Amino acid sequence: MALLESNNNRGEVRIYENLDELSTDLADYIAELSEASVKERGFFAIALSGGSVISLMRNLCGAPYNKTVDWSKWYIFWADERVVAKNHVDSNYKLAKDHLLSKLPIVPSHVHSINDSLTAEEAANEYEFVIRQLVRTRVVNVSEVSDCPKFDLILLGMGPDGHVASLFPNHSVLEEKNEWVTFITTSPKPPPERITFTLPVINSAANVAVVVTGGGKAEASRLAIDDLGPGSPVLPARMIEPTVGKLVWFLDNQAASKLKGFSQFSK
Ligand SMILES: O=C(O)[C@H](O)[C@@H](O)[C@H](O)[C@H](O)COP(=O)(O)O
Repeated sequence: MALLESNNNRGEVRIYENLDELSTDLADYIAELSEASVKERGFFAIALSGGSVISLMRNLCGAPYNKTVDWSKWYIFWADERVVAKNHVDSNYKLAKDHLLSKLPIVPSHVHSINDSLTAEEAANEYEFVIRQLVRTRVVNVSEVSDCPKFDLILLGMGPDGHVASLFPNHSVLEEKNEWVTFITTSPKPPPERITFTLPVINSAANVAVVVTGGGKAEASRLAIDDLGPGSPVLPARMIEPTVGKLVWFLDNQAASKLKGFSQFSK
């Protein structure tokens, strides 16, 4: 793994030779945050996304984490979810359940998925209500600087267009300032109906990790991380700027290949 110098407040940029190396370090990173959070406040509230990030978390299912992580303190949420039945192949809940949650001793009542019998709007409202209850009891921490929950970790993937969660380029949800969870019905990436955390919630997290792999995302990674000239498009991924939290990028060689300084690192 190499750390790329970043002097523009775009967080820590970790670059890996291959996916195995990335998965190993990602599991370590998550386990360390879990330990620190459980020690400090007794809970670990983590929000997942859909896509490849879930399979890249696979090492958490084996040694040493099966023994060292206090899974009973984990509370699982989704930073975004597709509004489909929970057993549908497009469901982010199903993806996480099949590849991760079913292999970990997480308390079933700590898994907070959306109500799949509602419309997108209703599901977003209800999901926000659920989070508000858990903020009240401090299972989810509360931000000291905004009227938002402070998740211990929000894990995101990024699309080739620079979207994160279900925040797509040029969509009005990028402007949302008041809601914690909102909905869209016109996602350019199918399926069209989704709920998503808003930017204020993502930027209130204690930790945000963005996991990006593959050459098809090299240009979006550059636009999300590097210093840019005037007139460059502002991708949703570039709008991740945790107010007090820490941002870490997990990139493989290919996704990092267009970053300034990458050629120096790859020699
Ligand atoms: O449900 C979703 O579609 C997402 O949460 C989305 O934001 C995803 O994380 C990215 O599109 C990256 O997906 P890949 O890593 O599979 O490209």
